[in-house]
Amino acid sequence: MTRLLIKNGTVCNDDSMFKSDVLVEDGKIVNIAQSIDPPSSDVEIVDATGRLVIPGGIDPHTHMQLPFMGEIAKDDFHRGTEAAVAGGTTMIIDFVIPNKGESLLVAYDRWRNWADPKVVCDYGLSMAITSWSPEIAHEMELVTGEQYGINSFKFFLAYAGVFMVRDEEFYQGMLQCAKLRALARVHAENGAVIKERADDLLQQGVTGPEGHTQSRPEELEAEATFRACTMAAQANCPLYVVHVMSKGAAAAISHHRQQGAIVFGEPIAAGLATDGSHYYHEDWLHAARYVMSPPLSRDPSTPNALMKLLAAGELHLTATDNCTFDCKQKALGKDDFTKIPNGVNGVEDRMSVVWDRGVHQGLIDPMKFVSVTSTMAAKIFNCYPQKGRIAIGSDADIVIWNPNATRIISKDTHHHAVDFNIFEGMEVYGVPEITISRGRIVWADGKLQTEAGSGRFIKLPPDSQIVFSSVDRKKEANKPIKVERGEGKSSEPATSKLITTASSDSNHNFVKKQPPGGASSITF
Ligand SMILES: NC(=O)NCCC(=O)O
Ligand SMILES: [Zn+2]
Ligand SMILES: [Zn+2]
Repeated sequence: MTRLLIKNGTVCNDDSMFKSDVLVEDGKIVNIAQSIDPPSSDVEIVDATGRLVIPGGIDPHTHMQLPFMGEIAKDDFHRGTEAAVAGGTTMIIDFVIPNKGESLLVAYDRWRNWADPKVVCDYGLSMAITSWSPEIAHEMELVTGEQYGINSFKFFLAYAGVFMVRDEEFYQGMLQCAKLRALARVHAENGAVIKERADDLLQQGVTGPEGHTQSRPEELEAEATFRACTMAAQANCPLYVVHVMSKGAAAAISHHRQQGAIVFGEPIAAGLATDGSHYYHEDWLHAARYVMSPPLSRDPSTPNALMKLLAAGELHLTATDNCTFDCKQKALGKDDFTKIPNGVNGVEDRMSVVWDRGVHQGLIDPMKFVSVTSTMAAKIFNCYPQKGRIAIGSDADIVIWNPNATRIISKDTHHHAVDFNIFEGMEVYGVPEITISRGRIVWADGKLQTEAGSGRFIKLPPDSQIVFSSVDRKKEANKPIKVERGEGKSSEPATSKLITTASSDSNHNFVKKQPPGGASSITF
């Protein structure tokens, strides 16, 4: 039996902080108490004096070794998860992305075969829906079963001709998600308009990375986010917006939440710590390194604004969208920005970046930090409290976190498989000194102690409480209205059955008519 005793630390969960010792046996937390004596002589003691003892980070959005834009992302499941644990993340949720028309089951097997022998920490999978047919709907049902462990599906509203789905496909997909009690996730950008704009910019001679951001203005992210939220509400389907990069997209989410919609918003490390000014850098390669979609915001106040929205609960958890391409791969778009492989690093630096920009700046407290880096992901993806909590019975995915130490982020010291880092040179507060993955120390003293294939695949069951608990009541409240018009009934004109309410708009004291059960939320 492997045993670890963490002494003298401050346990920090999303809802409480307290000084305590923590005993780990065979990958699980078995005791939490003010003072625990070593239960045997073979127990390894970890001194956590002056440190926080936090649940390992969960990154719910990565793309390890993704085949994309003719290339394969450099961080594979081995290097990518090594980078993760070096940064204090002990679980990733990656995406199975089938080719258009491909069987979900075939794509699922491919991803499991890539990941299982390589991962050094636990992982789960989400699945993209890139085309629509009755077979795909059926396979969605299969993969949400116990055998496969998928509980979320992602729809791309961008990447025309590659991953993008049409609105009606997205809507059908969300109806199926709602039926299966699986979470719909969306990459929200207006892919059709982006394509037009990109062609136009290229024709005008704008071929560099500055064309990438100009072809994808924030309005196109905001529009698609608003549309996705609107359609999800129509389908009575909870929605999770991945990589929220702009204030406009965040405002769309906030607006729909105020209407009672179930929407979650995920900013990423890149968007919380960098901005789109890099796209205008005079060194082509420098600019190309930051190419991702949606692009980093050109508004320099956006990173801080996104952090404030996390603090306010308007956005809910952080991820990275880790999808790394090296300089050689980025250079494939030298003459045409649409050919620069999209994606940036983040999985190693997210925890420090969020601590530094969030806790160290005084915007969030350590408990909120745990919430947005770990616990919310565990709750949304339905593996809580197995993951995302320091509690008896939980998996021993634990990080010994030094809140006062700093480190300088650099390509020379990172564990990614790429030759640059978008956070190069940033000095950040908050350092993961020891990372424990299911009871094994995998990172300590600045060194990895990992074993390929030692991570486990975590099956994620549907019907997460935090996602689905109000869905049935919403469905009941919005059930269709049928007007009985049987023979012999008096036939009053339909208009006389309208309910009349005073407008809430005090400037216009008019009366609006609403159909029974279907009041408009649009006011003028
Ligand atoms: N984000 C990005 O640019 N690359 C990865 C694929 C995606 O998530 O859109
Ligand atoms: Zn995306
Ligand atoms: Zn992504």
